[in-house]
Amino acid sequence: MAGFWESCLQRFEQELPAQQFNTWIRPLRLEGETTALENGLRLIAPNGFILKWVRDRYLSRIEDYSRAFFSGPVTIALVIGAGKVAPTRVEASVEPAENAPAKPTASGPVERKGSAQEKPGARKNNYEKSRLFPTFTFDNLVVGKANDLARAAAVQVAHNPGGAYNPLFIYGGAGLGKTHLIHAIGNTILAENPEKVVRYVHAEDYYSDVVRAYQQKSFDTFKRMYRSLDVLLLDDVQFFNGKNRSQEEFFFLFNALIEARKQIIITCDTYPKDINGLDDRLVTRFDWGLTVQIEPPELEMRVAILKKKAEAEGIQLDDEVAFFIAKHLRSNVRELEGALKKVLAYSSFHGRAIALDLAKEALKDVIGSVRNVGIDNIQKTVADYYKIKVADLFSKKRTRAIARPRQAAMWLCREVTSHSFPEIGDAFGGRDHTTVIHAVKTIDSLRIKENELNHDLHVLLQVLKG
Ligand SMILES: Nc1ncnc2c1ncn2[C@@H]1O[C@H](COP(=O)(O)OP(=O)(O)OP(=O)(O)O)[C@@H](O)[C@H]1O
Repeated sequence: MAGFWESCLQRFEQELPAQQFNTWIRPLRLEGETTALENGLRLIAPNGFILKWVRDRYLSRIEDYSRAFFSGPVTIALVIGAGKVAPTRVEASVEPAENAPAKPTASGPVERKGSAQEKPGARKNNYEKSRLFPTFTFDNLVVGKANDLARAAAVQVAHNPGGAYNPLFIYGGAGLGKTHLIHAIGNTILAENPEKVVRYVHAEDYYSDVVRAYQQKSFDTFKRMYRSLDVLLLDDVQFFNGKNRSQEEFFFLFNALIEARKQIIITCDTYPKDINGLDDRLVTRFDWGLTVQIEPPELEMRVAILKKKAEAEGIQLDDEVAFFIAKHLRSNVRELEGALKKVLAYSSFHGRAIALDLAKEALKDVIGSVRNVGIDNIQKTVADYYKIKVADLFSKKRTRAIARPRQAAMWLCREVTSHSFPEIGDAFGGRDHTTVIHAVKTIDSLRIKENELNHDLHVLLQVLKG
């Protein structure tokens, strides 16, 4: 056993960055050989936080090494301290944190791993109180043009909480990774400063806390709890719309935390000034630190995300399949993930390999049957829909009534045909490819904010895809 652990340590030391190795792996100890389990070993973690982290991120690797080392299956138990409790990854219970918001993903609610390794009533450590999802980390966040600024800011804040960027305000459309990013910040802060009190709270839960404090006349406890935080991660602040008491409480909390140089990170679906029903005092404050946007990922990034998600499931996804999925699901990573899950489930249910024809079958409800649609067809459909002439789309007219449908038509050409930017430009009265790129970007960002435009595009897509 000792020989195995020695070799395991060496492998981790070679494979992991020094900081990760020193933080997570070096503190583990192998329990003395005499008490080693039959066909198994016990690893002792100094605390629940390290145990949880190792269990979620490294245990499967230790199991792989052990299988290779012993040429057979070995049971590994992770325990805290002197081996009081022995929850292996398989045995660990998964319980929702108290009041934790059930944040849906395409595949169902995000799993919240609870305090698996402590006896009821035991003192919870900072990690367990944080409500962080251990699986949302910087390591598994794919970076691209759409989020590189937001990620860079997030990394800065994670390494220097309460520093220059306070608050950090992250905004962008639904399912683009805002929640993932703020959990990554929280996880990193706690990993580097286990003594810090970090709390993830969805704006709806903050609202519930305010209501409860009001009903139970327990505002003192409520205030004390929130003001004791070192790092507050507030998700989806647009939910404060019209909730005046919550806004007022949050205004005072915000001032108190910022004054005490405690870090605040906020996410929202729009830019602060565009949030409906939000007190101006808050709007101005949200802009005090740094405001960064996450945009819908471009094609290559969507492909990279799909491959990474598949890899996490132990599957190597072909480029052809990844491009097919990414080409048809453009604006929301959550939907992209859902589509991938559908393909994987379809493949395992039918016992067939994951290939392009299988992906097309599995996703036909999501993306419609893929039929050939020409640029001229798109132009005619768009012109009919907006009640303008097809010739207007080729013309130089720049009035909004013409320019917006023209941009939408260009966007649809990218969406449902495989024509390149220059080809699309040519088909629109010989325009330059940069005009098409600009149109696609404009529509991508407008459709997040403008429900009417988003609705138009949905209808047009339905019509075109048949
Ligand atoms: N760049 C990325 N790399 C890897 N996974 C991503 C990326 N962006 C988003 N995801 C994944 O997409 C899913 C949705 O992301 P998340 O919940 O963070 O979105 P959100 O912006 O908070 O959405 P909402 O506004 O609806 O709350 C998550 O499973 C997340 O891991």
